[in-house]
Amino acid sequence: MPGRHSESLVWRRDDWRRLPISQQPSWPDPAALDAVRNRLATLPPLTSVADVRRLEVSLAKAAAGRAFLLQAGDCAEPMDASGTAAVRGKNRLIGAMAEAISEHTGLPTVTVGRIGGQFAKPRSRPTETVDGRELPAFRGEMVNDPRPDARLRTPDPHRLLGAYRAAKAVLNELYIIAHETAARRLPDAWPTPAPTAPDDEAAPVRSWDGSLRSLLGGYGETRRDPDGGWAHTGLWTSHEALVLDYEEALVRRDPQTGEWFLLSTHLPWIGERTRRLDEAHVAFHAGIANPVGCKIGPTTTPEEVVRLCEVLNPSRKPGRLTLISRMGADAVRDRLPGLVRAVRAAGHPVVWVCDPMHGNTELLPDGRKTRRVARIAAEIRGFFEVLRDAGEWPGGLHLEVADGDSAECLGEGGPASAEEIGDGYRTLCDPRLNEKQSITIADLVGRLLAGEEGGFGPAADEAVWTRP
Ligand SMILES: O=C[C@H](O)[C@H](O)COP(=O)(O)O
Ligand SMILES: C=C(OP(=O)(O)O)C(=O)O
Ligand SMILES: [Mn+2]
Repeated sequence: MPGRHSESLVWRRDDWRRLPISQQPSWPDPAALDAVRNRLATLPPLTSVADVRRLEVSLAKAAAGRAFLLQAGDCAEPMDASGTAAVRGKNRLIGAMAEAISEHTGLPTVTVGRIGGQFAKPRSRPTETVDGRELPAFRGEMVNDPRPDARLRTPDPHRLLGAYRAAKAVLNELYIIAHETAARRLPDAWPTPAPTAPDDEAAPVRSWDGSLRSLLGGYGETRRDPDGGWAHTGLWTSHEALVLDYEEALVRRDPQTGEWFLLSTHLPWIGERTRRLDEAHVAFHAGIANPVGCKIGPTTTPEEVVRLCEVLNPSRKPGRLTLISRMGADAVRDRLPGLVRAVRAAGHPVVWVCDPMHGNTELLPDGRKTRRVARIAAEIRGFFEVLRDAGEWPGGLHLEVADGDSAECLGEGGPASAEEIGDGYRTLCDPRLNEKQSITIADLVGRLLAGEEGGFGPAADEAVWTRP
């Protein structure tokens, strides 16, 4: 397989087209798809090489135990104006969680949203049944419409351009928030920028110019305030790089070095359903120079995880590879230790991240999905124990969260049972922790990292987590 440092083979951004691929939409009109791909390839990149490299430096700190990664946001991000309107709330919630974690650890928390492109979903089944009718499954707003209507569920390639525009609006919003954050710190020196006009598709995303960069310093990490507390600075973006027709069009070359960067996002990741070594997604991510994530679920073998490390990070660069364990609360203590030992024995530097959401999904009687905070906490505890026993730093946490009082996950600040969910169930795909639940989990993680009471101690605090 072509890797980015292979001597005999040169990686090309369309190499993936010759390989088996999973979870792609069946686009009904190939000519329309080609026109959209060609258009996307002419549009300005959404992120910059300099920023992608800055995030990799932060992730290298997380790999080395000098920082902690918090990656969080929607399961499926909406592409309409509600997505842009939600950016502030997400920034505030993830920022509050990051500050809480840093207060415990005394270390910077690297802050990454599932944001600005999290528009495509892999699914367990190609169809779903709604009111007795079988429909194509919702695959994210980049692909089709969530409303239960067969026509709207047909994949539409024009949605790829909608995804680009929506991502740009989100990035512009993050830029304005960063300006405002700087203005609050330096009120005399820092004017707030005028709002952007995001509907001009061909306009570049607002640039993070040199002066903003130097004033913000460690953007995307919590920073120590003069009073000794920790302050959030802003979010980097990440998404599952799933629909490769979209992603390929946003691969751009760094003129300085000749490296290829995926400039649809800062941190792309490979999902659990598309991480096979001989398939398209791994080959695609092997060739881009961004830091990349890869989900690993309970069927992953030690041999597979070491091969993933070799293919995705052949030069063993710290910060390049983040492994996101999503085993489930019952499997994590059994499945993860062998993988951690194998990666350690092979000498690969990775950021070990816990996703306690995707292995703990349950179906409610009405067919909707939920997750119990108690199970989420149990997987986090298992993950920390495994990493501690292996002598490795638990480098991060990957969550699905929503600010406010949504009612999608059960217990600890949310509905105690399915009957109490009411109209607070709003997610487009998987159930997210609400604001209270998110802060509770951030606090738990901070205590575990700090080895405080309720942390690593034996049988420390099962009582804190009462099952609903
Ligand atoms: O978010 C992840 C996946 O898209 C999701 O968990 C799959 O869910 P499904 O089993 O309902 O298809
Ligand atoms: C699809 C997702 O997860 P996984 O690939 O781990 O199932 C997700 O993160 O929404
Ligand atoms: Mn999900």
